[in-house]
Amino acid sequence: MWNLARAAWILRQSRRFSTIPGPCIVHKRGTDILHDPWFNKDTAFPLTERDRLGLRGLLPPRVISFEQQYDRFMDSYRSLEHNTKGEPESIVSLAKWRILNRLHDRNETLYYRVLIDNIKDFAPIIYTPTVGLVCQNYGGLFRRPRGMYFSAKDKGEMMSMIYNWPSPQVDMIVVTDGSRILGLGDLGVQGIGIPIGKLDMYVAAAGINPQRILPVMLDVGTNNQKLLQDKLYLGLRQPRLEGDEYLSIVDEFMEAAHARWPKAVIQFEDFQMKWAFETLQRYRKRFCTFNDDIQGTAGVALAGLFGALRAQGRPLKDFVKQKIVVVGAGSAGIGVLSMAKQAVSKMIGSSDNTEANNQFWLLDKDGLITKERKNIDPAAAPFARGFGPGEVEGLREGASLLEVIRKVKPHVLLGLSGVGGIFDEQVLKAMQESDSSRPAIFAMSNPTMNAECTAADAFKHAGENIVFASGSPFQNVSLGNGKIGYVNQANNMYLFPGIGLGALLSGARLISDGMLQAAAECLASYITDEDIQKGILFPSISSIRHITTQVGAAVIRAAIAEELAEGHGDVDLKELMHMSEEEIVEYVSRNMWYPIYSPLVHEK
Ligand SMILES: NC(=O)C1=CN([C@@H]2O[C@H](COP(=O)(O)OP(=O)(O)OC[C@H]3O[C@@H](n4cnc5c(N)ncnc54)[C@H](O)[C@@H]3O)[C@@H](O)[C@H]2O)C=CC1
Ligand SMILES: CC(=O)C(=O)O
Ligand SMILES: [Mg+2]
Repeated sequence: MWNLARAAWILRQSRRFSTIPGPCIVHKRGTDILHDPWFNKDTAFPLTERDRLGLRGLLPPRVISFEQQYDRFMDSYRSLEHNTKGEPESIVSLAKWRILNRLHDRNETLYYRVLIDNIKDFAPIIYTPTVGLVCQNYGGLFRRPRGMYFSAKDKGEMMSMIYNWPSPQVDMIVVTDGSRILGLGDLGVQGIGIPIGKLDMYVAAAGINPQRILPVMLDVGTNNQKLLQDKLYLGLRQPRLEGDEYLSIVDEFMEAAHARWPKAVIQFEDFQMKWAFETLQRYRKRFCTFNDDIQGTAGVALAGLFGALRAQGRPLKDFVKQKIVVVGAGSAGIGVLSMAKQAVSKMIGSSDNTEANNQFWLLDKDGLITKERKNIDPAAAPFARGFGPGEVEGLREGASLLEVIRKVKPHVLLGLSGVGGIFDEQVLKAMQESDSSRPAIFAMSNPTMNAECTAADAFKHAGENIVFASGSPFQNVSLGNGKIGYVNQANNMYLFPGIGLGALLSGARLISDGMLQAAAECLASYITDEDIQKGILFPSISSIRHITTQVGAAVIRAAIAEELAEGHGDVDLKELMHMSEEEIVEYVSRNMWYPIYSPLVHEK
């Protein structure tokens, strides 16, 4: 019986996921198709299709293959690189972003193929750090809109506006209010670049069909005076809404999106801390949603912390003894500590908060956070240090980072402050006195200029035996005598695509802590001992699709185990529950979209 069921399953899978591209229905003809990047193939339209779709005569007669188009684009990209050698980095990066963006606006299939194949080179352009520069210069760079914009002026209209989006199906939404874009602060409507970049990563890493992604900007105003006075600023010229007025806009958007696409996963991105926590609590039980800065970052950092422990040659249970100093008590820093605390509680089998917090020190712009802190943020309060027995002596409220490092001698120094260079020479040198044989320094703030230190400085001042990770990419550091200081990119891009994909394909009603933990553990176990010994904590971004497949499968398994899964498409819960671990991995990878030209069939 089991074998029969299995055979039927395999047969259905092979039908469902045939590798021959199925036809794609298109409701337009002629130039409308050429101007639609979802369907456009440029010079690659075969002659038969040109006839069928009214394209004959609208293109030069010779048909060029996909591979030729690909090579042509890569040639122009390489010549751009060559021709801009020696120019300032920001000029070169923006030129690269422009050429990629132009391709995106013309032909998405080709764009996503070059992105997937060259993700290591292109991620720093479409994602951090260049995406930060793009957001800062959005007014000047704007040519074509991408995604949807819901502003405070649209109150009461969103339920109908959502139907203006041309795609009948949306699987993945990334939404921001632009209030904390990377470490660059309030960029108002210009923050739309972040959902766009994150969703490009979803397509590249998780294989979400680009016709089913939706970047969203909630424009509730900006408190950035410079932007309010900027002639080119494209957002509402008003201060940010606050309180209930603000929440009513987010509520309305959430209801509208859910009404049209009840199964879509909604990722919150780059909201200032107060709204990041508030919206997470408000929506996480009602919608399939997560906050990437709080939860995705936490998972990646935890995986990195486990890796740092392995690099010291210590077993996982010793995690409870790792002394961790976190600089930055915002959504990301507190998210990391909350997840680390959960991990410690699980290991010591205790729900006693004090015990689980014992190894953490948290600093913000006013220094070490202790129980003496006046007007302490409720989110930071659980991590405030006391002064009783068992505490490191001589540490006062507001102690500086240097004082904390010198007294605590932490195993890990982790920055999520958004302040570039805050791990200065003195701080890094103080890490040489760490109690760890292999101290970890994570400068996780983005973009590059906001990193707490550079990779070169970390290895130079803290010593060659450190393990290092940064949020934006740095080159590996040559330490002389052929030795390399490996640079890891501790960025939530390693997890959010798998979290979103796993949630989507499980059909989970919501995204639980268990699903997020499963994602983090999967990433942590991905790296081999051999790599860990070298100081490599995260896999190369070149294998991001493979990583995302594994993470997505881990998330699905957790959703099934927690009875949150409901199935996806024509795979119902029963079928999901009968899948083996391998079959779940197979299910994930077969559901990933891959850019190839599908035959287009016109339908009125
Ligand atoms: N690598 C990654 O995957 C991620 C990196 N980040 C980065 O983390 C940074 C912070 O993000 P959020 O926590 O959301 O921002 P946030 O604005 O909520 O928090 C920033 C925190 O840093 C503190 N801070 C500011 N100046 C400081 C100083 N001189 N010394 C110590 N602390 C200081 C603030 O008091 C605040 O607690 C950003 O640069 C962001 O790009 C955020 C999410 C993911
Ligand atoms: C990576 C990311 O999500 C951030 O810097 O906000
Ligand atoms: Mg973010």
